[in-house]
Amino acid sequence: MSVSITFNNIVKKYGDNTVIPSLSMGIRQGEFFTLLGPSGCGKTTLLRMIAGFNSIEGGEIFFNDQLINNKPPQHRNIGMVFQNYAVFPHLTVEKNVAFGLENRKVSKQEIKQRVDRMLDVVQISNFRNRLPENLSGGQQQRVALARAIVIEPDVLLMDEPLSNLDAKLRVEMRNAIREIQRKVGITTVYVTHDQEEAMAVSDRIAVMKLGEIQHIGTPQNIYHRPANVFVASFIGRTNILDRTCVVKDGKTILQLTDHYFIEMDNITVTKNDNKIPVKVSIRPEEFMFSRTEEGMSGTVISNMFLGLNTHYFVELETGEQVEIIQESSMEKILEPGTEVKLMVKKEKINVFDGETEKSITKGVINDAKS
Ligand SMILES: Nc1ncnc2c1ncn2[C@@H]1O[C@H](COP(=O)(O)OP(=O)(O)OP(=O)(O)O)[C@@H](O)[C@H]1O
Repeated sequence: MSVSITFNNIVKKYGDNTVIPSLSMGIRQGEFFTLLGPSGCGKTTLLRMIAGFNSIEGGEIFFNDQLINNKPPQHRNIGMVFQNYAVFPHLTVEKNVAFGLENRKVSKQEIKQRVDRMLDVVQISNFRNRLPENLSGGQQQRVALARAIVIEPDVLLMDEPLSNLDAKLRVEMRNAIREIQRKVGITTVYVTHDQEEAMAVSDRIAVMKLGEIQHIGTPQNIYHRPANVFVASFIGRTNILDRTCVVKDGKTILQLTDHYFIEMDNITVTKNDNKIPVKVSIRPEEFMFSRTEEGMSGTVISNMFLGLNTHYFVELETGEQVEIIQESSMEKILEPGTEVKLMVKKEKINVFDGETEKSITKGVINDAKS
């Protein structure tokens, strides 16, 4: 039975060092939920608290409506997969997968049925009699996954399970993991620092920084309407520019350069002063090269043709450099030194308060509890 997980004001300290000051969030039953953030932000710490391997210095963790703070790890019915596979080297694939069931004193006949089914689900039936040393990294990770899921855990925890695999296999395995999770429907908490991987597999992502949740949302919410400048910069690539919004006659005008203004009807301005410092995030793919005189003036600094896309760096009239990604076409690539005009649609721009760096753009969906 898959469960929901609720954190209420969770605190984690290592000695005097508080690494999670107070964290509240809810993970839904059956959901693929990813903890994403830079090294040291507390992802593994949080996962270990769910598993019961870390003490909890404050707050409460619930599985459904059951408080589990003091429940020992072995009674939490959790499946785990780590980056170093942790399969038993001396046991065959089949024996590895059967291990947890044998420990639970499941009948021989049932073990056979469940192991067979699981080997099918993760597509390693053909290797059932092999020892792990005769499997590739991806195949070993499938064994680890099968072994974690076969016990029918309430929660599946995965900590950077793909980081030991090469790039191609990582993509293949992340698709497999997603598919298998959908099939079995176990509440899954996944830890990664790879934002692309997080977007590929997750129902929702929690972006963390220094033990605090910055934004919880679907990959699309987080990418298109990030809650703050940190989230905008951490997920995907973006250009952050310091700018000013001018509020005049009930209209809010974003001044992108001295000559290029955009009237923004999708931002919320609470201050009364008529000039507001803001930070603006524009993703590289959202710039358009204008064919008219309208737009921000700039000069191409460099180009790089990458097949599907072409990357440019352009120096704006303000002296700032922006990164631009265009879908490649048969047209000639713009050479360094070319004068260009850049435009961007207002709905593609995210605007943040200049001081707090929190979004003031309408349409931010953030399930983080404050
Ligand atoms: N056993 C420990 N004793 C003391 N400090 C610890 C311990 N484990 C982790 N920390 C500290 O807690 C903070 C969070 O660490 P954690 O491993 O949870 O981060 P993470 O986001 O998983 O990082 P990474 O992506 O590098 O694995 C870090 O500052 C780390 O140094």
